[in-house]
Amino acid sequence: MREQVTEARRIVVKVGSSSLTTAAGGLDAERVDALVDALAKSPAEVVLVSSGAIAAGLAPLGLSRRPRDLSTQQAAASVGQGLLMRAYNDAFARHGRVVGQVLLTVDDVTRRVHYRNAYRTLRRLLDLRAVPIVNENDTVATQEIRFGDNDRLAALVASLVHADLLVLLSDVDGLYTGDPAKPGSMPVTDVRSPDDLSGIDVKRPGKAGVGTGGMVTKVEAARIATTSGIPVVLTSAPNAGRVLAGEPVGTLFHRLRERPQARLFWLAHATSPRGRLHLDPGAVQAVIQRHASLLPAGITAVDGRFAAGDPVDLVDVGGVPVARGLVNYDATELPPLLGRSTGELAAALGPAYEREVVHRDDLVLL
Ligand SMILES: Nc1ncnc2c1ncn2[C@@H]1O[C@H](COP(=O)(O)OP(=O)(O)O)[C@@H](O)[C@H]1O
Ligand SMILES: N[C@@H](CCC(=O)OP(=O)(O)O)C(=O)O
Repeated sequence: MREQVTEARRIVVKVGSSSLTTAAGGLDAERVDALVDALAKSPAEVVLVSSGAIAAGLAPLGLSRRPRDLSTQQAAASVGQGLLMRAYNDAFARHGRVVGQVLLTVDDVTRRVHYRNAYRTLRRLLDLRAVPIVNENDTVATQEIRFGDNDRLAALVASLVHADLLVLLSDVDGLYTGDPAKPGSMPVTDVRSPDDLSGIDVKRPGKAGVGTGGMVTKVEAARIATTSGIPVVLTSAPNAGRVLAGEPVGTLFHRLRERPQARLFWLAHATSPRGRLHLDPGAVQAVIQRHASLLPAGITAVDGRFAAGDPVDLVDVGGVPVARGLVNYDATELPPLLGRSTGELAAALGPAYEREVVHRDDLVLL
C-alpha cells in the first residue's frame, strides 16, 4: 500500500488524449466509462485534468490526423471539448455525480489575481461535491500563451488546489529507463530525487500520434509537483482504479519537500497580519478543535485595512491571536456580514457571499 495515495484527501488526475480515443480517432466511450468508474470509487476529492478535445474533434470535422496549424487545432478543440464534456457528464451521472467544466489559460494559473479566482471556483466545486474537469482553454489561447501540454497544466493545478497527490495517466504503465518499445528498457518504480533520472531516455515522442508531450512533459510535470511537495504517480489509464486503491503500480515520484507545512510555516512566521478578526467562543472552538473554515456568523468585529488575499489574525474574546489565515474579503466588505449565516447572506446578496471568510486550507493555528 502507498500511504501517499491512501491518505490523500484531494487528488488531481491527468489523463492524456491517447488514453481516451480509439485507434480510428474519436472518443472511446468505453475508456471514458472505465476511467470514470475508477475515479468515482475514490473517497478523495478528485480534480480531473483531461486532454482529448483536439483528438475528439478531428473525426466530426472530417480530419484524419492532428492538424499542425493552430487555428485548425483550435477549431477541433472547440468541437471536441463539448463532446468530451458530454461523455464525462453522462459517465459521472451514472454515479450520481455532477461535473463542472473549467477551461484555463497560462495566466489563470500564474498571475495572482486570476490564480485566486481559479482557486476559488475549483474549491467551491469540490465543496459542492462536483467533479471539476479541467482543460486548457485551447480556443482562445494563442501560440505564445499556450501550455500546449496538459501535463504541466496538471502540475500547476495540483499546486493551485493544494492537492495531496498528482496522478498522470498515459498509454504506458510507467516510466522506463528508455523507449518502452525497445528491448532492454526497464520499468522505474520509484524516483526519489532528480539524480534517479540521470541516464533515463525520455526523448522519443508518444507513438499514438494524438498525444503531445510524451515522457518529457510528464517528467517535467513531476518535477514541478514534487518540488511543491506533491507526490506523483505515473501509470496507464486502465491502472487508475489500482493506483487510487493504493496498489504499488507505475512509477512513484516522491515529493521533494513538505509543501503544506512549508506554506503554513510561511503564513505563520513570514507574514505580518494586515488586520484582526474577533471571533466568538463558538468560532474559536470550531477553528481550533474542528479545523473548520471561518464563516461570517462567528465574527463579532474587524480591525485593520486589508484586501482579499491578505493575512489576518483570528483573535479570541480576550484579543489573543489563536490562528492566522488568508482572508477572502476586503476589510470594508465585512462589517455588514458579521453574525449572519452564509445561507442568509447568499439569499440576500447572491451566491458570492456564501464563501468562507477564511478557508480551512488557508488557516494555521498559532
Ligand atoms: N522512458 C520512457 N518511459 C516511458 N514511456 C516513454 C519513455 N520515453 C518515451 N516514452 C513514450 O511516451 C509516450 C506517452 O506520451 P504521450 O503519448 O504524449 O501520452 P499522453 O497522451 O498520455 O499525454 C509513451 O507511449 C511512450 O511511447
Ligand atoms: N488541450 C489539448 C491537450 C493537449 C495535450 O496535452 O495532450 P496530451 O499530451 O494527450 O495530454 C486537448 O484537449 O486536446
